[in-house]
Amino acid sequence: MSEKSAFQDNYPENVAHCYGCGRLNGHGHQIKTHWDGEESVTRYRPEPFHTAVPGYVYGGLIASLIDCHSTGTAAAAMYRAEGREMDTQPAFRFVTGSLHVDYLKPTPIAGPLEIRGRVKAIQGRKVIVESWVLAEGVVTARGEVTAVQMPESFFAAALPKPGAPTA
Ligand SMILES: CCCCCCCCCCCC(=O)SCCNC(=O)CCNC(=O)[C@H](O)C(C)(C)COP(=O)(O)OP(=O)(O)OC[C@H]1O[C@@H](n2cnc3c(N)ncnc32)[C@H](O)[C@@H]1OP(=O)(O)O
Repeated sequence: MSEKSAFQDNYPENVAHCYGCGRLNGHGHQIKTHWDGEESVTRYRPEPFHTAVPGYVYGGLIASLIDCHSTGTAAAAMYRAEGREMDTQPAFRFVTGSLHVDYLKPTPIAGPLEIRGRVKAIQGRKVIVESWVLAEGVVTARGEVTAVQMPESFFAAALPKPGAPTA
């Protein structure tokens, strides 16, 4: 992985469609996350249609940003822990086991948001990440995600059943 490529640029194709972070989802947020020392950082500019109360960001978007920032950080941390680049095999694939968000202040919709994260623990197949959202340098939300390595059965369950309609 080059220093310039984002975590999400290295996701294998079969986990690159996520609404929050998949580079292959044209309708999604397509967040991009990088290391900044021991912290991870994502920058995101909300659109006017991400409004909750006029002037402020919808909480669901904030939860989504914390979610995908944190799962991306979890994946990158597992590679780091093993001394591997993110584009090497076998890939670590994570899903959200739990997502907790505290909304501390209204988040202004004008201007970019910064989401930062830090790994609290790597415990077997799960990684606990704490993340926070900053607007103009002020923390407006804090979250914690338990990301769990995806079992192979996750893919099997997602496959269409033989004969089932595809659309
Ligand atoms: C480069 C590639 C990048 C790839 C990165 C890709 C990023 C994609 C981001 C997607 C973000 C999403 O929206 S994902 C979509 C939303 N999430 C989902 O749909 C997940 C649905 N849930 C599940 O499929 C399942 O419950 C799992 C996979 C989360 C866990 O099932 P499992 O694998 O059978 O779990 P199990 O063996 O019992 O537990 C493993 C460990 O995780 C813990 N654990 C299990 N569930 C939870 C939970 N809800 N909250 C806390 N902790 C939990 C257990 O206590 C255990 O810890 P211990 O006893 O070992 O200590």
